[in-house]
Amino acid sequence: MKITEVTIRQLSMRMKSPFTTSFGTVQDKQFLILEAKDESGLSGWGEGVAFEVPWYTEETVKTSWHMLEDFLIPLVLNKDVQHPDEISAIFKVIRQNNMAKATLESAVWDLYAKRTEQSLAHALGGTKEKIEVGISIGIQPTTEQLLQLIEEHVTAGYKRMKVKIKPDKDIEVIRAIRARFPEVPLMADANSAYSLDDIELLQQLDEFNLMMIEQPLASDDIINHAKLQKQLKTPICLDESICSYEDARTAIELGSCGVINIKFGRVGGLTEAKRIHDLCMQHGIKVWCGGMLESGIGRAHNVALTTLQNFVLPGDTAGSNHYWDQDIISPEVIVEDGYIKVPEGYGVGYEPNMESLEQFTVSKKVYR
Ligand SMILES: O=C(O)CCC(=O)C1=CC=C[C@@H](O)[C@@H]1C(=O)O
Ligand SMILES: [Mg+2]
Repeated sequence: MKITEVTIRQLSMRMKSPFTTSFGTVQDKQFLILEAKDESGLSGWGEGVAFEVPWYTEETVKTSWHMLEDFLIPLVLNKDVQHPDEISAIFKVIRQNNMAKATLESAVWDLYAKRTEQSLAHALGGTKEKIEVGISIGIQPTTEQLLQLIEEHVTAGYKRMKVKIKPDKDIEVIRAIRARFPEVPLMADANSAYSLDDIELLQQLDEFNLMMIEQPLASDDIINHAKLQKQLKTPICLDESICSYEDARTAIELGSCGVINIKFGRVGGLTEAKRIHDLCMQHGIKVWCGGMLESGIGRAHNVALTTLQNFVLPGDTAGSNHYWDQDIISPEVIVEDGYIKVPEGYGVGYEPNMESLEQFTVSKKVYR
């Protein structure tokens, strides 16, 4: 397989509603879509998940485009590649910049699956024909508005609710949710808003039967997560702390978490995501597929990844219609009663909608 042409598009898409976390709010989402073409003209597609602002990791849309243009595309263009696993090996000479790497690597995975006439799910070793999904709800102006959204999503059939917490918007919010929804599968994502000084406060969350508390402490604080986990009944789930197989191995060895949220963009691509999935399976650590407010291209890759056996917990892959009035794939990703049917077509199994793709494109460059 030889990638003979790469096209990077920057898209601007307005989300149906703003998404607020302890770091800020996004509604006009800027992101990259990458198309990798082989010598036969077949295309594989990937999505860049870096935000415009470096609050989730150090990467941004601009750093991703720079890394792809100046380093990553030149390492792959017109090179003979037998299997997409080779891409992450080729990229080892470049430090970090995982989201930029995953943008190109995932497109090569999609292209490889199309060339070998199989679904991406099958190429990754996935076995499921449908996947269970949950939904992630950003911070709401009032608790009542949050409860109304939870009601809507429970009625829509989503299999678990994820809410954001931060100091002064934690215990009472979870208490109000439990008062209204005593049984709903529920988790809280803190996006590193706490420290070990908050142990007593975080222990209060143990009374609410949460599935997990996601990323309570700083992303580089795997040791203190191990100290905190020993003091909590509720499993800790790590997200921002796990950027590689080695991070996962360290967290598992130290007992820093009981669950890991895998986002292939955060760890540098689908090959590394598979390695982390397999390691977690060996050690009895459950995983689920996180989201980065993706359009349909990234969403499609997440569906394929979630077909792997140890993705045993519902992830954040909600339907296209939760985020967008018009997605850039057809068909769109549809959630029915909390399930997504895994497409059987080759590659990601969803076709780019070229009309809407061009409509949302704000800049574009072709590399040969
Ligand atoms: O894509 C989705 O719907 C999940 C969005 C989501 O919860 C997150 C996206 C990006 C950073 C965080 O705010 C949060 C997460 O940590 O998982
Ligand atoms: Mg998270």
